[in-house]
This record gives sequence, structure tokens and C-alpha cells, in this order.
Amino acid sequence: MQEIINKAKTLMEALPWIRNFYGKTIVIKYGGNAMVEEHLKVGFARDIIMMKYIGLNPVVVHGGGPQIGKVLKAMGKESRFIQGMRVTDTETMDVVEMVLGGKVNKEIVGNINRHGGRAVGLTGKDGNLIVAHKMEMTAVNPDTLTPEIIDVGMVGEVESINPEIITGLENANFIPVIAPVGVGLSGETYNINADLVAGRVAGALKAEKLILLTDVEGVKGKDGRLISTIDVQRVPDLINDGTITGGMIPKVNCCVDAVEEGVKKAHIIDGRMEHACLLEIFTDKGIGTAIARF
Ligand SMILES: Nc1ncnc2c1ncn2[C@@H]1O[C@H](COP(=O)(O)OP(=O)(O)O)[C@@H](O)[C@H]1O
Ligand SMILES: CC(=O)N[C@@H](CCC(=O)OP(=O)(O)O)C(=O)O
Repeated sequence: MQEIINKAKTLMEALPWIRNFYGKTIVIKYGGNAMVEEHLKVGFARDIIMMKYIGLNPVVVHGGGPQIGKVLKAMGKESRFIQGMRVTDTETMDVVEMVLGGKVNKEIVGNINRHGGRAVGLTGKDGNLIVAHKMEMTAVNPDTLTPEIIDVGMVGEVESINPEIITGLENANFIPVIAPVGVGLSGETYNINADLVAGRVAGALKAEKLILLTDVEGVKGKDGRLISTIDVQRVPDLINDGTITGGMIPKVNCCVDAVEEGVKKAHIIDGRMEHACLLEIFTDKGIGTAIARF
């Protein structure tokens, strides 16, 4: 008997959060292990469906770096990254578009639909959702110690997001699933880092939350312990003092940009944990690191 009452208590814990977030948009960047392990894939699809049925508007932006790397490798092409961006020649661009917009996107859409949701897959070309331009990258030449322009090929930077297609799908009760491929002003195709796309989509939609799933617990301090909350103003110090490094830098920066564009809170959470999204949204404690203006 007590067990059943405890179940009801757990459900009731979600009530204030359901009330708070009813009708609100939540943008989720889906990537890492959560996109590889079968039980996590199914768990994620079901979490998204649950959110939708409860009355939230989840919008999924997915990655797929390892999946692209695997196909390139099979073709005999090595992947090269500069400052976290995949150097993208025209052949690589074709592979990126096929893998992200095709196989990866449709697998996520298929999983959501198979478990009772109504998902629709898009790339940034659909409805001109993600307009992009070539990313300008510079790095200091170690010999001359002067900054030099580096050509990373068709790596794009988001110029603008046209969210009408997403709001249209939301209004028709569909769940948008977005591949991070952008379109240039002359119709050219760009490969864009998925975290950056998720941040800009969340900003354009003035989302209630941006959630980035990754393969660590969240942002950790120098002592290795999880930092639960970070004020946006503190982020530059944490980068400058070397607390946040590597792949975590673009993630926290994209959270800061999203908050500055009007997103209430951004979260970096552990996608290796089953039901990570639901736990973040519907429980008192939440998980991972929250970045906002506190
Ligand atoms: N302060 C920090 N807290 C947590 N992870 C950090 C931190 N600084 C650097 N990292 C690194 O950032 C990585 C996450 O970035 P990345 O591997 O690019 O993620 P993803 O593949 O999910 O996009 C972590 O695995 C960790 O090695
Ligand atoms: C420019 C650039 O690097 N684009 C990424 C796009 C996919 C991505 O971001 O996937 P993850 O989230 O799994 O890393 C790439 O080619 O890998």
C-alpha cells in the first residue's frame, strides 16, 4: 500500500513543474551516448513523447558527429577537427548531409513515432529554418605568433533562424526533430555544430529551457565536483581560470548566448542517465548544471 502511495507522491512532485511549463517550448540537444545505446534511445524517445502529452512543446536538435566519422572512415577519409569543428570539404559535406539529414534524423523520428509520438524531421533547409554563412576561423601561428585565417571548408555559422516552420509544426501537435545542416544565401549547404544550432533555435523560439545532453554529469569545478548552478556572468571567469576547457567551452557559451537571447534557463545534463530529460524538468532537484541569470 505504502509503495503505491509513494508512487502517487512522486507523480504529485511533478505537478508544479507541469503547471509552470504547460504550453512552453523546451529545446533539447540530443547527442552522445543517449544516441548510441539502444535502451537510452528508447528512453529518450519516450521522455519526449511524455513531455508532449503533458502539454510541453519539445523541439529536438540532434548531433551525430561519431556517426559521420564512421561513414567517412569506411570511405577511407580521416576526420580532422579544428577548434572542435569538422573540416568539411565538398565530399564531406555530402556525407554530413546524408548521415545527419537522412539516417540519423529518420532514426530519431522513427523511434519517437514507433512509441506513440508524432515527430517530423527537418534540416535547416526546410522552410529556410537555418540560414548560415561560412565560419571565419583564425588561429595563432606557433612559428610567427600572428593570427592566421584557417579555411575549414563548409563549416557554417548560424546567421538567422526562421522559426515559422517549427511553430507551425508545434501548433499542429508535431514534434520537430532538426538536423544541424544550414543553407546559405545562394543555396549552398553548411555543416554546423549541433550545440550552436540548438542554442540559436532556443533563442529564436524564446524557449523556456535549453537542455544539452552530454556524456558527463554537467560542468565540474576544479575539484572535480559537479557545479549545480552557474550565473551567466561567472562563465568567462570559469573559462579564463581553466575550470572549463575543450568541448565544454562551446557548450557553456551557447548556453550563455541562449540566455542572453531570452531563454530562461539552460542545462547541461548527463545523457548517459536514463530519463535524464524528465528528471531535469519534473523533479525538485533537477540534475546536471543550470546556467541562467540567478
Ligand atoms: N569543467 C568541465 N566540466 C565537465 N566537462 C569538461 C569541463 N571542462 C572540459 N570538459 C570536457 O568537455 C567534454 C564535453 O564536451 P564534448 O566531448 O565536446 O561533448 P559532446 O560530445 O557531448 O558534444 C567532457 O567530456 C570533458 O572532457
Ligand atoms: C562543424 C561540425 O563539426 N559539425 C558537426 C555536426 C554534428 C555534431 O555537432 O554532432 P555532435 O553533437 O555529436 O558533436 C560534425 O560534423 O560532427
